[in-house]
Parts: sequence; C-alpha cells; structure tokens
Amino acid sequence: MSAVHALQTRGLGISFGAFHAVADVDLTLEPGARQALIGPNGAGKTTLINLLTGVYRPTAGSIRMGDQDITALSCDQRARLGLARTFQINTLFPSLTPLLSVVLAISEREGLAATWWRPLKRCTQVFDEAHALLVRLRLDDLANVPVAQLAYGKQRLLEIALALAARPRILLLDEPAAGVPEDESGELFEVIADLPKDISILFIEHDMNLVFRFSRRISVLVAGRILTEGAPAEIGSDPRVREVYLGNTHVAAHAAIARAAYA
Ligand SMILES: Nc1ncnc2c1ncn2[C@@H]1O[C@H](COP(=O)(O)OP(=O)(O)OP(=O)(O)O)[C@@H](O)[C@H]1O
Repeated sequence: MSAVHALQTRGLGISFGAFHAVADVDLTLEPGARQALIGPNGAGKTTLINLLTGVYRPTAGSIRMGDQDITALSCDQRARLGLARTFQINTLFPSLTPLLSVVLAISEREGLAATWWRPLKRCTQVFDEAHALLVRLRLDDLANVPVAQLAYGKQRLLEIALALAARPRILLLDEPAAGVPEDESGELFEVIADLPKDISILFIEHDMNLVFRFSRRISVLVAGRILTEGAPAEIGSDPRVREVYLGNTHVAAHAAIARAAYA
C-alpha cells in the first residue's frame, strides 16, 4: 500500500485569461513536513496557496488531503478537514489581548461563539487550552497585553496561534516573517519548527537564511511551475536554482551552510 501524503497536488493550475499563473504543479507535503516554497517575486507562490486553501478554483488538476480529494471543496470545508493558513499581512484585532483572541478562536472552533450562556467548566477548559497555546508560541508572558502593543514578531506568532486554535493537520504560512525585524524572525521560525510533528507545514519565505535553517525540503516555483524540489543542500547547489533565483554567491553560501548542518 502506498504511503498517504498529508497533501498532494497533481497537474494543478490556474489561468487568468491567457496568463498561466500556476501550471502543472505536482506538490507533495509529507506528514510532519517542514517545507519551504520559494521563488522569485510573481512566481505564483501566493496563488498556489490560494488554490490549496480553496480561495481560487483550479482550471486544471487536483488536490488531495490525505486520501480525500478536496479539489471541489470550499475554504470552510477544507478548514474543517484541518487545513489552516496565515496571510502575508496582519489580520489581528489590535485592541484585543492575545489570550482573548485565542479564546475567541477556540470558541469559534467549538461552536461556542454564538452562545451567551456556557457552563463554567467549559469556559475554564477553553481558557486552559488558550493558555497552553500561548505557552507553545512563547506568548504567555504577553497574554494580557493589547495586541497593538506587541512587537511585530509577536503579532505574527499570535496569528499562528489563531491558526492552531482550529487544530489543523496542515498549516500553510504565507511569509510569516514578512515585516518582522531580523532579530525577531529567528525566534519566530524556531517556534514554527518546534510545532507538534503531527502538523505538516508549508511556508513561503524570501529570506534564504531562514529557508535553509528551518526547512527540511524546498520546492522552487518559477513562472508558475515547479522548477525543482529537494533537501536544502540539493537545492542550494542546483545550478538551475542559482541561475533563476537570487544569484550564485547568495544561494551557494546557504547551500554550504545546509550541507554542514545535514552532514
Ligand atoms: N486574481 C488574479 N488575477 C490576475 N492575475 C493574478 C491574480 N492573482 C495573481 N495573479 C498574478 O499571478 C502572478 C503570481 O502572483 P503571486 O502573488 O501568486 O506571486 P508570488 O510568487 O506570491 O509573488 P510575491 O513573492 O511577490 O508575493 C502575478 O503575475 C499576479 O499578478
């Protein structure tokens, strides 16, 4: 029997008029993956995430989650199956605290959000779960600080906490470190890499230092198509990747680091 992948696309594509934004993509995410999706600006990375989450309907190909074909499912249906995402831009409520933000997200998952009356025990469970999530995301010290007062890196972590409140099996992160100062982005990715191994993660990231430090596999998208996929050391030393992406020295330097890390 063949192994069940967490997520798999076959021949996936979308065209806007005559423009093929994503074409013929075979992408596989294994259970527990820490996989980066890289590529030059406009390569189609966000469009691919939008196809995976159901924001866009493909004009070609299919998507499977585990052994289920999800190509025709809506965003909500995919979310209920355990597919969660974060966005490039901040989507938080600035006046809420992290604790209340996560409590609301958990309540939403449990269908409690519209209920004005709840047993005290159920409330306590929701607060306990929210607190545990904040601990995992290293936000527990800031649980009661309004979101607007948090450093931007912490806000991005909170967005991941909100995605995790849905208890996803697959987490798609669209540039989680976008706009985060360099001294905070390392911690952000440490937390991401340490998330439970039963969550498969695909992340878009432009910072090659973060990509080569924190991914176990890299998919390179160029002009809407997968150019190549592989372990960081393979990708860093692939001349085609060097040619189309970033320039020789930059990628080669990270390849050397990756080779050292995985030797
Ligand atoms: N709804 C749409 N209609 C028309 N063109 C679109 C649409 N969505 C995306 N595109 C085009 O598809 C191409 C890929 O865009 P996308 O945002 O997916 O690239 P990206 O790799 O995520 O880029 P970046 O790294 O800059 O975020 C771009 O040329 C974009 O203009």
